[in-house]
Amino acid sequence: MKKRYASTWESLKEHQVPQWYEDGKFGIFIHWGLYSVPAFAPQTWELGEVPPDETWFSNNPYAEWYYNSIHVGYGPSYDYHVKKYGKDFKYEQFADMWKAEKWNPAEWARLFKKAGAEYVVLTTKHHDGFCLFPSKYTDYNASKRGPQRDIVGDLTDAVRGENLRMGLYYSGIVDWTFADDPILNNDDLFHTASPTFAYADYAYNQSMELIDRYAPSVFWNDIGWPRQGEHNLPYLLSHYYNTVEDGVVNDRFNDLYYDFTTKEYQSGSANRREKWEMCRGMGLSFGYNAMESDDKIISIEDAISLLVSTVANNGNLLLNIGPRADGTIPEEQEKRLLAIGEWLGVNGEAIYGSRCSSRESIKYTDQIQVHFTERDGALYVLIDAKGKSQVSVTVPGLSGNAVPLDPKVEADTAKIDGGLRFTVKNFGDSQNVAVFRLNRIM
Ligand SMILES: C[C@@H]1N[C@H](CNC(=O)c2cc3ccccc3o2)[C@@H](O)[C@H](O)[C@@H]1O
Repeated sequence: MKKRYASTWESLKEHQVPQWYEDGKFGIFIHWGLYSVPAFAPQTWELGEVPPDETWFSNNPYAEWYYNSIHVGYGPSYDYHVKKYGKDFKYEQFADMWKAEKWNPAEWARLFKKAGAEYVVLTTKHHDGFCLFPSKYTDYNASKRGPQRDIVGDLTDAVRGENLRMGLYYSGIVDWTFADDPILNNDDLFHTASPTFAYADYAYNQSMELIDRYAPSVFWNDIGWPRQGEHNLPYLLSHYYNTVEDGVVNDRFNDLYYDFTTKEYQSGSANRREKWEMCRGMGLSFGYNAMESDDKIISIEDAISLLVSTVANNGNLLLNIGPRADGTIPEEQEKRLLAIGEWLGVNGEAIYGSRCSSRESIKYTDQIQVHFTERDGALYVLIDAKGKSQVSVTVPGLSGNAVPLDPKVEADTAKIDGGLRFTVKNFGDSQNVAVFRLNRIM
């Protein structure tokens, strides 16, 4: 019997995080849009490394913030824009330059499947207000301009064709086609952005449009929700759950309600007793930054470490790709996705469908950490030895027969000092994380 949600906070709070989201663990975030045409941002900091003040916003590493970065009227993006396009070139002109001429959504979906992702989240409207779907509420959209197609619909079909879940990102409170005073600090971001009732209705109507057209498995709102529209949220979210029973929403609705909390780069905190999700770009940006070179994007080792440490602490990893304007995925990003997929192909048993263990992760050194997951009565020990070819660690309070999941891992285990000593001599195909299964939970 399908549960019906009433449009009340009490009814919404009965919603449980669905098993697919608990089990899925790994998603692909996609930031694609007009900002992918200029594809420029200075390579400065990770979010959370420096305070979100004028220095951050006028040297914003997020290439998808290009509109705001040129509107502050100074800084690296402004200088780049004037030099490359000229002072009078309007951001909106990118709408007729974005062709996506080499885009093959089925190819993207096959890559995400090979990467071992269980879900995908695509930007439908980012802060610049340009919509990647045929919205009834604006012609500033990809079916009328640029690509002249329903990007959201075409990718949704391809992703579902690979039996992956499709999620949709929506920029709820910031839309620079409604309010585009330059944003130079977080107050501007959360309070003065898009302050009208008209915009609140627009955001509500477009969100309803997205739910009714695509029935997304994730409704991923960003930054916040228009204050003037907070009273509409119980209607919107109950409609969402009544349309997509096993749908999930994040915690960026002014902290009024969530299925899972979020972190972004170094910003935000996670509580392992609740479901949470870590999101980040491959480099410092979500949108494609043509200036970004291979050395500036996350290493394969660090990506696998991030996935393992996130999952072991009750999180999902939503790792972003920033495709080029033509629809191709930069090789250095594809390489990371395929390497993660290979690692999951060998060690996924300890990840998919697992639950976080009562055993907390152990940090021996910055390079050497041991994480734990549990599944079907087995305990998994995930030894992360970044940059090492061999490692020996004793895990206290463990006993039993530890079997490496990767047959190419060469390792010994021995009972010692009330614990189990693992000596890994060869990490086989498992990059920097060797995974062992213990068939009884101690
Ligand atoms: C996925 C990225 N989100 C950026 C906005 N970030 C946030 O609103 C934010 C970041 C964050 C960190 C911890 C808890 C809540 C949080 O909200 C947004 O400005 C970027 O362009 C990109 O779309």
